Amino acid sequence: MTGRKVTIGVVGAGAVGQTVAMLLTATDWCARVLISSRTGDSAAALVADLEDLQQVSGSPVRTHAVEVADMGVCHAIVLAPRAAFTNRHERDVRMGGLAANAPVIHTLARDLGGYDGTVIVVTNPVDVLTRLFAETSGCRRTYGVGSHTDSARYRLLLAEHLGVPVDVVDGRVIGEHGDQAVICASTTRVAGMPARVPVHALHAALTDRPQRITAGLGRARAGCAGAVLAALQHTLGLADGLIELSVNHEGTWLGIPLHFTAGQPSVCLPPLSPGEARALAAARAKVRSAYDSLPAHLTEGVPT
Ligand SMILES: NC(=O)c1ccc[n+]([C@@H]2O[C@H](COP(=O)([O-])OP(=O)(O)OC[C@H]3O[C@@H](n4cnc5c(N)ncnc54)[C@H](O)[C@@H]3O)[C@@H](O)[C@H]2O)c1
Repeated sequence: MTGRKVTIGVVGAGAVGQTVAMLLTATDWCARVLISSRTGDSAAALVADLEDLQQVSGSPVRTHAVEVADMGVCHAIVLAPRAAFTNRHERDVRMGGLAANAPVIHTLARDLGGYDGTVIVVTNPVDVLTRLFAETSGCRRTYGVGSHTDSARYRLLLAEHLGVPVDVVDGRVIGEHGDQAVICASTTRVAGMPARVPVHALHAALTDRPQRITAGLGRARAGCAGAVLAALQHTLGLADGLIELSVNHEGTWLGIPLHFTAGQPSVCLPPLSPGEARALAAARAKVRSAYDSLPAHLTEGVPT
């Protein structure tokens, strides 16, 4: 796919949806952004705001407020709705959205059943809800975003800890986008050499960082929106390379490194130490158990 030919749908006109739509306006590959939100008013308001940006910046991208049912023309759809609820979780914060957000994602999956483009799920808990969307809708090209941001944060934090430039750090975070994230320390390289990684401290910093952003800004948005753009480029065949996305891996959806070539993914799981393998198994068990805890009407009768 070359040139400015791509139409992207964005569901949810909140912090993440707004930032994704703004970033799309600045690309040289997106032609149209179709926006849907719980209230048509917020979608229309975002369209007006983006039209101002497009006019000021000379961007040829065009935006329209639509119903989800009209998104079948999109090459990809980004799902970033958040139900109205108060998250009272102090630990495992993303899992605190499960009960409220699962019905929203389930309804969208029913509405988008038969859609044959790419779907990027953002709504938390993203690994559980990516599976819910994929299995309810039957959309084969469904991916969740989360571990790619964790991996970027990990490289930043490790570079800071070691006092080296971030671009000499190669390492990733897989598993749950949440408290059971798995740092692949045994395969992390700094300037091509194995590194001494303070795993527990970095794990704590990975948990703390989004909470600090949310405490200061109300919502974390920019890192996630950047990861969504990267996911769109890789899954639409606009960029080749490695990216960590939530996909079905051994029956449960978790953040796994995928290498994309012309939009086709292949799993690139690094060799894991025994401790990392146990941590990934624990993440799998936790995410599966969260999925199994969903009310039957959300999960029954769908392919497994
Ligand atoms: N996976 C990640 O890396 C990551 C990172 C940041 C945020 N998130 C998650 O993304 C989601 C959105 O975050 P946010 O900060 O943009 O939330 P937000 O509250 O700012 O915005 C949510 C938007 O969703 C809309 N909405 C609610 N129900 C809807 C429905 N049924 N259909 C369409 N739109 C609907 C609301 O009107 C609102 O505009 C949250 O679940 C958040 O936890 C995930």
